[in-house]
Amino acid sequence: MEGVAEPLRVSYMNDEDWGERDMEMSSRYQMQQQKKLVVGYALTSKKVKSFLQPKLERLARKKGILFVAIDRNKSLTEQGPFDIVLHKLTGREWRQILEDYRQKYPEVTVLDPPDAIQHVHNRQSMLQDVADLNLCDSYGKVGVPKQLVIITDPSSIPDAVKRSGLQLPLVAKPLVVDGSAKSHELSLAYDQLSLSQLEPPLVLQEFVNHGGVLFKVYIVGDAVKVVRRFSLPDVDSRQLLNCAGVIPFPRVSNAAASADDADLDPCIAELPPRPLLEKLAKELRRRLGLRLFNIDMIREHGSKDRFYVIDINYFPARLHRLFTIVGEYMHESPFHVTSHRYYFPSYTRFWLSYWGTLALQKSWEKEKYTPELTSRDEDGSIWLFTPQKFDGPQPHTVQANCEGFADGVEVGDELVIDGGMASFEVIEKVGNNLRCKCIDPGLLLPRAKLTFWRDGKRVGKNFELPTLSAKDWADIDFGISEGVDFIAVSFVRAADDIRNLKDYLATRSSESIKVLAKIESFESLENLEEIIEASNGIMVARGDLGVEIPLEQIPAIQEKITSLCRQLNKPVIIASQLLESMIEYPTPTRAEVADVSEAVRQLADALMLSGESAIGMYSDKALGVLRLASARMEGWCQEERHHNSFVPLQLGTSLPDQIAEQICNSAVEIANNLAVDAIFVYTRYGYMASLLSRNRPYSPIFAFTDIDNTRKALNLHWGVIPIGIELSIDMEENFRRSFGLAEKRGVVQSGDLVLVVSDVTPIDPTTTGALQSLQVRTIA
Ligand SMILES: Nc1ncnc2c1ncn2[C@@H]1O[C@H](COP(=O)(O)OP(=O)(O)O)[C@@H](O)[C@H]1O
Ligand SMILES: C=C(OP(=O)(O)O)C(=O)O
Repeated sequence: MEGVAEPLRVSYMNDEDWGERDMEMSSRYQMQQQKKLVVGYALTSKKVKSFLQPKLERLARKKGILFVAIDRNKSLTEQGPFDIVLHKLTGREWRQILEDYRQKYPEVTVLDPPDAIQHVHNRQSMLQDVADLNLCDSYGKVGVPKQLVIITDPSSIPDAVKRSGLQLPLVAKPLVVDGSAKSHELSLAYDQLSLSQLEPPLVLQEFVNHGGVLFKVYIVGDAVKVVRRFSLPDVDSRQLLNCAGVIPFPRVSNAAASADDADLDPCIAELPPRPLLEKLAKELRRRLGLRLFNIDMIREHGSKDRFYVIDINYFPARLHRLFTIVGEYMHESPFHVTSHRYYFPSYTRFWLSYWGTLALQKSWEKEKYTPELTSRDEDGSIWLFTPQKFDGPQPHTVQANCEGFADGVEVGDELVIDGGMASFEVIEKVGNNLRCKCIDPGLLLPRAKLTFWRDGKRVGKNFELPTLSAKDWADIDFGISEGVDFIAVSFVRAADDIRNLKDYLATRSSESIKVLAKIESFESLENLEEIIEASNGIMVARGDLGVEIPLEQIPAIQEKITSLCRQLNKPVIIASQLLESMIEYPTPTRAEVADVSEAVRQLADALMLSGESAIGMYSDKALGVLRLASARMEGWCQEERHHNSFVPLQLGTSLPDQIAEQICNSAVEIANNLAVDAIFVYTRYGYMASLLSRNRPYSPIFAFTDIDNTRKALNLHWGVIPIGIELSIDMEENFRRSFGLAEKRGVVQSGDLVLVVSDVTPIDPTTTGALQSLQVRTIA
């Protein structure tokens, strides 16, 4: 897994080296040369000339990236499909076109989103995030120069500057950066009076002496590159005394020469510390919502670690020199459809945030059982666990925040913290209080979960809480109003929990919101089959499951759930702690990679990151690692199956609709025997596509549907690439459209063999009818 262990890509490079060095593609990237990526671009002719140079287009083609010019006057839908839309155009009309397109095709990535770009079109709001971030650690401090915004009335400027306490000289910059030459006309003001000559709206910024060198920090996804450029020279006090007026200066930042090879004072030339840049890049990416941008940073002359950000640009000039990174980012980032379904495209992150929210509500209930003290306990020490409230920490006392936390508990029971972080034996019970002896020292963290055990079985009445609390229902309503696609229910105990929610959703929303059951308790395991049957999918929520049942049982339980889900034709997500260490570290442990690989080997439909992407330091990288590790393992498994000749992944005929099931089982057998290049399925409600996926064929399944909801739901199924098209009852028309589309995307080509399964039943999703058919076609 050498690719996984690659260090984080913060590079310090000679400006002029980029082109050549970038040509040497990383081995990881080469290995990932897979599918074609169609990038529609909408750029000014100047930008096309500077960015899309012939050399770059050639390189892109080699990397499977096809650039297609977008005609602004035609509909984007007609010109697509695109995997990515790359643009640097302004104007309200264009913004609206893009927003509409994003709404309609959430799976297409727009680099960058119009609202995020708007933010950096204003020099005040652009720097606000840096100011709010107020980054300060042992590596340095990053701020913005003191500044003042003047909207109208130039005559008021001298007074306003005086009142604000800004120190001369000041850099005057037009407030709005709209790509026009005028918005880059800057000037240096040496005295206060002359400031009234300026034309608002503008930003007046203190000039920071920085030794005439600035650092251009390029941020592409989670990669960061930095180079030095010459900048404005320092202004000394003598100059300040002798100069007056407002002196325009040319646009230096883009035109300035590289200072990488210059013979500079090392204190000036020293690049900003890597950890500081990483942190800044990560935070700004999140706060700004941009993925292709650069920041201009200067170091206060004379200081070692005092930095200022003075400018932020999206899709900056000279990006073509970073093309390997850009190309890699386009291929790697979680936004485009691939044949592997072991990670979520970015729009499903949206669902995930709701899952997170809904899951949290249960955690909120569970908090009633949690201590609020962090401490290291000691072997043999005696502790009091009590629901009584007290302020501040008390020695050897843990506050559980639910009165009845000890109901049903007896002397001799074992109290386990957070599934094994520490253990105690209950030695005395007085009312609601428990005195416990520490038998396995460890860590007590705030909000830890407490469970009680007797003879290897859970005791206590945790399960008296309703599956969905009042707050959960309120949040479900919120989810409906926001148009969520999935709702995952925590601590499901029985199929009725799911049915009740489905009934409720049916009355509240015309969209078919899918309900997933999170398997994370004993009760859910006892009723597993009926819960799976009632749900639209299952999540193996290993975090809580590991607290509720003995840890060592998790691997077997995971395998059992995964296999049963496949048998019952329901997608299964393996969640939590897959790459837990990446919350803090840029590489995973080898054991975590093995865990990911095992879930892939078990043929799970999806893997889900939690803390790694929600609060982790390396969220994008964690997703990249997850994708790479799962793709590698999936490839290996497929090869193994090929080598050992075809051993069908046996499934019993277990579903109510035996005809559809048989058609799909046979279809996959044929597809595997013929080694077809792809399986195409035309499906309204996704049923046939799910049945094909259930057989885990060798070839990717392209599912063509005319229902948005189906398209989104199919994303969760193993190996399915859902594509929205208009379906006709004329099958030849469907073939023509879908083959054309797939060819355009580069997923099939002339001569390819395709197995075609059709199920365009107009009315009932589960009935089989005369329209079901199976054909083998060769792409003309
Ligand atoms: N506050 C500042 N202190 C020192 N130099 C500055 C400051 N602001 C801008 N500059 C100089 O002016 C150049 C252009 O400023 P910038 O804000 O990047 O404008 P633009 O977006 O038009 O390029 C910078 O590259 C830097 O050399
Ligand atoms: C996914 C899980 O649920 P939560 O969101 O509550 O962490 C889990 O427990 O593994």
